[in-house]
Amino acid sequence: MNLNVEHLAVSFSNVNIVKDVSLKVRNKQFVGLIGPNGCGKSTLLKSIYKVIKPKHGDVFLSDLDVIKASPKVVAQKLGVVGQFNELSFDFKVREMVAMGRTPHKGMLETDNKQDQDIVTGALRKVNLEGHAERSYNSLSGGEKQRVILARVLAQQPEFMILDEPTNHLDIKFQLQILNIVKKLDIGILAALHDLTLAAEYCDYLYVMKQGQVAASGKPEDILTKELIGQVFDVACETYRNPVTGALGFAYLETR
Ligand SMILES: Nc1ncnc2c1ncn2[C@@H]1O[C@H](COP(=O)(O)OP(=O)(O)OP(=O)(O)O)[C@@H](O)[C@H]1O
Repeated sequence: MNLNVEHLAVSFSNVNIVKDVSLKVRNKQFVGLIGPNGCGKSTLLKSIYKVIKPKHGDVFLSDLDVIKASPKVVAQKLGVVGQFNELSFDFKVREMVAMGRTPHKGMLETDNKQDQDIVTGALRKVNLEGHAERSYNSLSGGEKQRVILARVLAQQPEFMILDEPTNHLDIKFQLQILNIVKKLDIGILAALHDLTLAAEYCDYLYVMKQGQVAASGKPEDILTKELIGQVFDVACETYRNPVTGALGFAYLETR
């Protein structure tokens, strides 16, 4: 499933936050969105996944017009791991993950054996089988983040948007989550702050600055010290990691 975003713009109280952004994610591509705090990444993602109504622009998931389609139809295709995962009401972990099945069910239809197996499988994938009966609100930030991913896995989406999915996670679970997502083999659009992880996992990157796309391309082509200096205002040198061969960043001093 492809994502096509055309000329998307979002304003709050007449302040333009996202300014005419166009981007594409081809089928099965892992595309990263990077940029400094406050540049509009979350706002852009929220306007793609229907939480914010854009001022103008189009969002298509293959042939599906996301802005016009009903939330339920969009949720059958699109999974979202957002940035803040607090709940006012408490649910058990298994109940939270089972909510991922909702878009696929009729109004009064209850979960069947297949749904329960999908939920168990999703919990297993994020190493939280042992927490199924725990209350969601009692979990650590990192555990909550993995429950949210499990819920999206149970949803079996054909496209996934992630906003800082590695927030709260220690390095083991950062790698685990990115590996799980990568292996899904579906289109992914993910806002990421860690440039090393973005370079390693993403096939393609969009770099945002002040609500606009400042650069786009393959990580090794665009993540230059000049671009990082311009966009993040940080002096750095790039290098090849001697052990992994991956692109690395040595941050020098803030200017
Ligand atoms: N509902 C809102 N009303 C007014 N301003 C908002 C609203 N939501 C976001 N903003 C502003 O829009 C700008 C972009 O915010 P956004 O959360 O999209 O940035 P971001 O790139 O995701 O930042 P971060 O990396 O810190 O998560 C910020 O200046 C923010 O204060």
